[in-house]
Amino acid sequence: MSHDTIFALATPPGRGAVAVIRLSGPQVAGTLEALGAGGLKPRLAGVRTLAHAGAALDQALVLRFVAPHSYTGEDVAELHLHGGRAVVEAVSAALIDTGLRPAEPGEFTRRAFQNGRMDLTQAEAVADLIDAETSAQARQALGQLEGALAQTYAALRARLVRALALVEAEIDFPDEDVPENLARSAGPVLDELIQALEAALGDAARGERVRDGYRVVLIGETNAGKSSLFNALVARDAAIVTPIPGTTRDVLDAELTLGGYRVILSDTAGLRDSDDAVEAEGVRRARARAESADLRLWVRAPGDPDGAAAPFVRSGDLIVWTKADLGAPAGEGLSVSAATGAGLEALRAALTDRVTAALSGSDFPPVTRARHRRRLEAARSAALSARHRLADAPELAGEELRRAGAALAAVTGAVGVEEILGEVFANFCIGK
Ligand SMILES: Nc1nc2c(c(=O)[nH]1)N(C=O)[C@@H](CNc1ccc(C(=O)N[C@@H](CCC(=O)O)C(=O)O)cc1)CN2
Ligand SMILES: Nc1nc2c(ncn2[C@@H]2O[C@H](COP(=O)(O)OP(=O)(O)OP(=O)(O)O)[C@@H](O)[C@H]2O)c(=O)[nH]1
Ligand SMILES: [Mg+2]
Repeated sequence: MSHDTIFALATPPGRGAVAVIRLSGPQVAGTLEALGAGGLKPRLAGVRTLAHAGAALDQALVLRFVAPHSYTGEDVAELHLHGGRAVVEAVSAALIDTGLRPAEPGEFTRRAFQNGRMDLTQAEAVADLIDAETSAQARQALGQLEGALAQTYAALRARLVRALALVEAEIDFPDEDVPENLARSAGPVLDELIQALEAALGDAARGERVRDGYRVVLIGETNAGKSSLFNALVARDAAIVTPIPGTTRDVLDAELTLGGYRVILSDTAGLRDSDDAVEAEGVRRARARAESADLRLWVRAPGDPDGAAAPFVRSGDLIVWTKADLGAPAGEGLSVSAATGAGLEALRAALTDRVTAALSGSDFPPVTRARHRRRLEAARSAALSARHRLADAPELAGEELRRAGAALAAVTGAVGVEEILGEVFANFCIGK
């Protein structure tokens, strides 16, 4: 671990009322002293005129934290400056002159992790909380920061350790009828573990959807009114609308917040066979999106044939009859008019119900990123192999269980850290 002392602007760049520069590392106390902000009691803010090379830089509010009682676990200081570009520039230059270096993205949190202040799921939660734009994203990230995900994986690992202990006991102290004993004692514990892993994977989508967005796609015949409805729902003129069938080609995404959840709404090409290569590619993309979305809105105008979209519609999807101003719906479903706005609020409410039903839950989700899901899948497949080998090859079963344990431990960063660190901290912002 490096002994560099790092600094970064913790507040957004640009002009602001106050700008905070954060410092972390062994040189913090000396640096404060050198800038004229020495002698501060830990965790007690003081106002100091910062100066360097004979020039006053700012009248700042300064805070200092002493290792290990800080965010990073190292000596930390915060310089709360007047938020002008020149002030921040001058103080940054003085810090570099004093021997500090600018922090890499995520480096403060990386140090917090490496100093045992938090596990990897909590470090991820810090990034998620900063990126949160909806209340559900923020709530989930805060739960994760407070250890909800770490607890889930600790419980799974405890189960696994119990199963492994039984398997190893049988290997170390074999009776005359080893296979039967094993199947009797370790089998049920292992079955429970597999069940817990299956349950976690069965509920894996929810947390990822809260974080990344619930994906809703508009599908239907050409000219059904998908793009008009898309524009009406996102309340801006995002998609091209014309009376010409086959107007939309690319998939167009826009974000909405419904019931506090992030929703990604996609407009797509009307589904029809076409000799035009561009349109055919658009239709291929529309179908692919229809397959992978969490919810499909089948957009239909009165008089539309019902052939092309029907194969993609699943139970729970919504049928939306458009152009209500022109004629009555020909079947079951909601009825809207993009032209008059009729029915849009009811559609919005129906969508909100679907999203809320799909994403809300009383338990904290067992997965909030693909990284967690992949490790859970690896743990499940290793645990299943262990189960199959339990009777005839207990040593191999033990090995598979250790593999499963490593997969779970990688989620919190208890093992296999080096290869994961880059992935976890790659998307952090500077100053965190
Ligand atoms: N000004 C400021 N606000 C901030 C942060 C910060 O670094 N600076 N944070 C940064 O993300 C978050 C708060 N997180 C923090 C977590 C732990 C400690 C800390 O000093 N922990 C010590 C003391 C605990 C205590 O006072 O009880 C410790 O755990 O030993 C500081 C901030 C959000 N707000
Ligand atoms: N009267 C009326 N016309 C509508 C309504 N919605 C769409 N239209 C018209 O129907 C035509 C097709 O609308 P679009 O929204 O482009 O239809 P689309 O489903 O996106 O069509 P493609 O992109 O070709 O698949 C346009 O002329 C729209 O103005 C509506 O609610 N009422
Ligand atoms: Mg369109």
